[in-house]
Amino acid sequence: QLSTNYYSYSCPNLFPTIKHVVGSAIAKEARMGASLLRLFFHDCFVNGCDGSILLDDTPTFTGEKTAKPNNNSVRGFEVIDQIKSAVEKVCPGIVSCADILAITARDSVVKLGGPNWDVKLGRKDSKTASLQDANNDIPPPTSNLSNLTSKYAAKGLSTQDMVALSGAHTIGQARCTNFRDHIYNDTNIDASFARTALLPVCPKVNGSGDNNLAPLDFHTPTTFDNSYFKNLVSMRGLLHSDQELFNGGSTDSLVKSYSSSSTAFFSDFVSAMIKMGDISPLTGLNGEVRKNCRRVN
Ligand code: HEM
Ligand SMILES: [Ca+2]
Ligand SMILES: [Ca+2]
Repeated sequence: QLSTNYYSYSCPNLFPTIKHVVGSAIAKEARMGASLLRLFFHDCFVNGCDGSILLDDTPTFTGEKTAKPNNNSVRGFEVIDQIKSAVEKVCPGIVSCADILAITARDSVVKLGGPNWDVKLGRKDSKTASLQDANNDIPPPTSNLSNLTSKYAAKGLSTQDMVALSGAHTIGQARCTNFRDHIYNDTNIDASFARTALLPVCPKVNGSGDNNLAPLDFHTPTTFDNSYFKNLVSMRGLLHSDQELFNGGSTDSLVKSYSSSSTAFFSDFVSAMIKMGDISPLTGLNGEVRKNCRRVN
């Protein structure tokens, strides 16, 4: 249904237009690449890749921005606005916000040193959003391996897709509130790493320092590489859910192979990103092309 050449005639300058804005946003703040990649994930897992995450709350409409996994956490909406207005200038009314998220995610990965791929396009934007589905369908960092596997299976994604996609945690930051339990209460963490790198930024007491940040990949936080998997093998995952992928279970062998081959990781990551981008898109006469990504037309 989706195709890589969807806008070839209707918006020939689409790719350079987006790449330019993504490039300057990341030049300003490297972390933004991570934030933009995550936006695509949080969109696709909630009623498919339909731009639902971009809709602002209004007095009469509750969107997904205040869902538990998103609230005070997802970021990059201003960059999406900048991209949308740049795109509207070159081809007004043509390109959906859902497709902008897909291209932006790819461009972010490439800019930070990761693999390139052709993005399938032709999604339309939703006229709705679901706070409840955002709360239920996006896996929390407290998940164990079987919770994670089933949340991905519910979206048609395999365990291999899940492990490869988790490699996105090779970039970006997490808040103390999301890794406190792991660093204080779990035993499957390198103790000296926890003591020197994490305990100082994340106080034990709930409510203190909740928003303090630590890199998901302490080694190369702004490079898209396979270092995330090397961390897992050395018991230096930041989130409980990260270390679940290498904790004596069925995914250990895959984590090991990604840790020793960035080629294998990149290739499986690309396949999984394309599969994730295929999750229940609105196409044809379903949905709309929003004029402003924050509201329905
Ligand atoms: C496997 C299940 C996953 C869980 C449980 C999970 C959970 C989390 C959590 C808790 C954070 C930190 C949020 C905060 O503290 O504010 C985070 C950040 C992030 N996640 Fe995931 N995530 C998962 C999968 C993914 C996937 C599939 C992608 C993309 C393909 C992704 C991309 C990111 C990125 C790039 C960041 C850093 C964002 C930034 O710095 O702004 N995650 N994730
Ligand atoms: Ca969505
Ligand atoms: Ca990295």
